[in-house]
Amino acid sequence: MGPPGSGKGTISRRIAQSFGLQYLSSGHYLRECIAANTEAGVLVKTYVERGMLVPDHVMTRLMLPRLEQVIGHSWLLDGFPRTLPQARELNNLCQLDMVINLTVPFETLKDRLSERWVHPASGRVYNMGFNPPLVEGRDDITGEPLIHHDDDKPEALMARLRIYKDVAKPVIDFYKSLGILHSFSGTDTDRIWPYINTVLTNKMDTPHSDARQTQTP
Ligand SMILES: Nc1nc2c(ncn2[C@@H]2O[C@H](COP(=O)(O)OP(=O)(O)O)[C@@H](O)[C@H]2O)c(=O)[nH]1
Ligand SMILES: Nc1ncnc2c1ncn2[C@@H]1O[C@H](COP(=O)(O)OP(=O)(O)O)[C@@H](O)[C@H]1O
Repeated sequence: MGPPGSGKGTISRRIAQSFGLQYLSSGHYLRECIAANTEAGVLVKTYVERGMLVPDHVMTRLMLPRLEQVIGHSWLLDGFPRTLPQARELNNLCQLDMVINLTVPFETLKDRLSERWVHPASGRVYNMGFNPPLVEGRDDITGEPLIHHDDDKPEALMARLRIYKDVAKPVIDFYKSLGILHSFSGTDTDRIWPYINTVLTNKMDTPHSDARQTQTP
């Protein structure tokens, strides 16, 4: 969990790499769906480009079959669920071990997203200050061009942040009530990361221990 720009993608990739988890990103699947230009893709595009949430039934139809494909593996979800109905649907399918919630100040989000560049095929993200590509405007691995998402432009960003505030609270409360929410606050991913790493390492060492509310100092 975390508002747009809070570092979900960046941190998810670190987690997936460090702990060998399958990584499933809702934003990536949505963009794939848009690029395929199917009927669903055309519908999804109207929401994403306005910074609005895609309807719950469309999201669950997109994400749940992908989760079923990785059952038996350990996995990490990024960007799903975002609403309480999505969280409930997911809970009907499987029991989560841990939910990570990132809290980052608004000014930081705005600055980061104005400089976010993405490689659409892989979902790799760059930032001109934080993790610039080796060659400006090009993906490090493939050399293909990077793009700036329409939904990162200031007008769409404001709408996305407003929506996030309204819909995230019940989801956060839901996971708090299940005792699996861990919150981390800060302005720098590199400073938040060691705390997340420690909590996950402890969790992996003691898979049956109770999850606790965790706050970065
Ligand atoms: N300056 C700065 N940029 C960061 C930091 N962490 C992530 N970013 C960049 O901020 C942007 C948003 O991060 P991302 O992981 O895509 O966030 P998400 O929208 O929550 O998935 C990307 O361009 C990242 O490269 C950080 O600590 N400092
Ligand atoms: N679980 C979801 N439910 C509804 N819409 C979603 C969901 N995940 C992603 N989206 C849509 O895709 C857009 C991009 O999502 P994402 O790539 O996760 O970026 P960010 O974290 O920057 O919002 C969102 O603004 C929203 O329109």
